[in-house]
Amino acid sequence: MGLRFPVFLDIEDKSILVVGAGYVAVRRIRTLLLFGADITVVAREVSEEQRQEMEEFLETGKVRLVRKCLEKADITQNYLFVVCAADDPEADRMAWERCRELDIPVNIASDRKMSDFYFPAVVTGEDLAVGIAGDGTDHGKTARAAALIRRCLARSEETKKDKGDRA
Ligand SMILES: C[C@@]1(CC(=O)O)C2=NC(=C\c3[nH]c(c(CCC(=O)O)c3CC(=O)O)Cc3[nH]c(c(CC(=O)O)c3CCC(=O)O)/C=C3\N/C(=C\2)[C@@H](CCC(=O)O)[C@]3(C)CC(=O)O)/[C@H]1CCC(=O)O
Ligand SMILES: NC(=O)c1ccc[n+]([C@@H]2O[C@H](COP(=O)([O-])OP(=O)(O)OC[C@H]3O[C@@H](n4cnc5c(N)ncnc54)[C@H](O)[C@@H]3O)[C@@H](O)[C@H]2O)c1
Repeated sequence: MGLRFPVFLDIEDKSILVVGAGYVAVRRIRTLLLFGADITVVAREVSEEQRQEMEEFLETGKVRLVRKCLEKADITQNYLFVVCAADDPEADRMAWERCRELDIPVNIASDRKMSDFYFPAVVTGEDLAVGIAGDGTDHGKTARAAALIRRCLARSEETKKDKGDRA
């Protein structure tokens, strides 16, 4: 599988559906919120470890939680795209099929072949958004590249601040 073309979408105030409220879903909601999306979360449960962060998400007013098992009818034309991180092959299959029917791009966290788009590692800073994705085979490599870029941007911001302080 080859590399994919990075698209920088305007998702501010756009409706996005996230299925699941576990570790992966919450990490992705955190990223989507950086860009001002309106997020609906459909999840059977919110696990103990994710509960506090989910509460914080809800307080932003940009996230709505619907506690239920995913049903076909939950996925409507209203959504710009769908991210499914449910750890349930049945939910994955349902999300994928419904998105095909409606022609909505879908990302399935458990299966890159079912993903119309990859969810990138994202680094922000200095009025930049950097999105990183590999060919989908080495997620650790992508995470390490993101960490490296994060450090570079932080260093460059520190240098700027030092110069500003001295001026
Ligand atoms: C970038 C990042 C963004 C994010 O997730 O936010 C991301 N994966 C991250 C981490 C990570 N992923 C996995 C682990 C567990 C350990 C391991 O296996 O390494 C960890 C580590 C962790 O979770 O800490 C397992 C895994 N990942 C995928 C599959 C299914 C498959 O390969 O088919 C499986 C097996 C699941 C299973 O076995 O059930 C698929 C995808 N993961 C992608 C993105 C997309 C391509 C991007 C790319 O590869 O460049 C792609 C193709 C599709 C998609 O999901 O969009 C984030 C790092 C960012 C950061 O840390 O900053
Ligand atoms: N792409 C990646 O970066 C990556 C990394 C690690 C794991 N994964 C994969 O991502 C998926 C999620 O992993 P996790 O560790 O966050 O799992 P998790 O078990 O912590 O969370 C799953 C969430 O989905 C909800 N859920 C389960 N079935 C549902 C259904 N039918 N309808 C609605 N909600 C449902 C659960 O209640 C829970 O909130 C798994 O398939 C895992 O293999 C992907």
